[in-house]
Amino acid sequence: MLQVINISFGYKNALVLNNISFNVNAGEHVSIIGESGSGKSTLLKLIYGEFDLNNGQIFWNNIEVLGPKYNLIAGPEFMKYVAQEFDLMPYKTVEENIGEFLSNFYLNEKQKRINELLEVVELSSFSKTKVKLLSGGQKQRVALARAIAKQPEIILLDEPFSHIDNFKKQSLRRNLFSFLKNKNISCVVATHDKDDVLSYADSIIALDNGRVMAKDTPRNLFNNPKNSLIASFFGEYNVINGEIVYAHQLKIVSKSNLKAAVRHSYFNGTYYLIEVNFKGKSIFIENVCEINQDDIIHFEIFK
Ligand SMILES: Nc1ncnc2c1ncn2[C@@H]1O[C@H](COP(=O)(O)OP(=O)(O)OP(=O)(O)O)[C@@H](O)[C@H]1O
Repeated sequence: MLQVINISFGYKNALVLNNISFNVNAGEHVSIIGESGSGKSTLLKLIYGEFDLNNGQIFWNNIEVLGPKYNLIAGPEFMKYVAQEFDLMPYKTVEENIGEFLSNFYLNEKQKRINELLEVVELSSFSKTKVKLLSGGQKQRVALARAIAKQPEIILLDEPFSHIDNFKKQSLRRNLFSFLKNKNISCVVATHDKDDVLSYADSIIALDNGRVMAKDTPRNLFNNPKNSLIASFFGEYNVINGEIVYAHQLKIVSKSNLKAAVRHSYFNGTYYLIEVNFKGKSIFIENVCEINQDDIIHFEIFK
């Protein structure tokens, strides 16, 4: 189990993280969310031992993770970290990069393992390609495969699919996160993307102003967003009479007390997002079809 106990840290004087505590069990998947600059990457780097803490302690089981004051090289053996910048060997092939840390003692086993990892990240056809010839997204996939090659006990992922196109993202997410679950590898994922979270995370930690603002399951946070910051992570939302209401919780009806004029209809694939002027403020409503500008509509809240 990972234990983060009352940690505080600042790069200079101001604290970026202030008194953060949480645990991650073996095999648990925890997502870290928060606005840009809220300290998600910093938190992962601290867990990896890249910096010395101002206060607090971090343990994996009974082993304390210590910073550079006490350790020449960051990153204990049982932990892997995939940063936003990938640390690959550009002049070596994809399979050489993935297999770098695997033992050469049983070459057949090593090749089997590399093939399995190439399948997880869907790069089998690039196995002999030099990494410098790959796109950003392909490099990110090599970095992920390399990190899981030796089956760490815990993996820290910073925006793991940020360079990967939508065609590949869905299947890659499924492959990677089910690989980690099947092998009982804990993971802590910093992300901006709700699709990395909703189907996969066991719990979410939301950071705000250097503190843990919320910690709960995706379902509870989605169903009861306690503030705008959390609601905005999950999708389009409104504040109506002080209450947070997602766009999909509003319905256009033939008659109601809530009346508004249409400003714009945005095509969104399976629905239209209708922007209406309600008491001088924009409100967003999901609807099956487009509505003309300036039409008057009525809507209701269905929660
Ligand atoms: N090496 C550094 N030296 C000084 N300040 C830093 C350094 N790295 C990050 N910061 C500052 O620490 C704060 C937190 O940054 P961090 O990268 O952890 O945020 P984040 O939540 O991961 O952001 P993003 O979502 O944009 O990646 C920011 O104010 C940032 O400017």
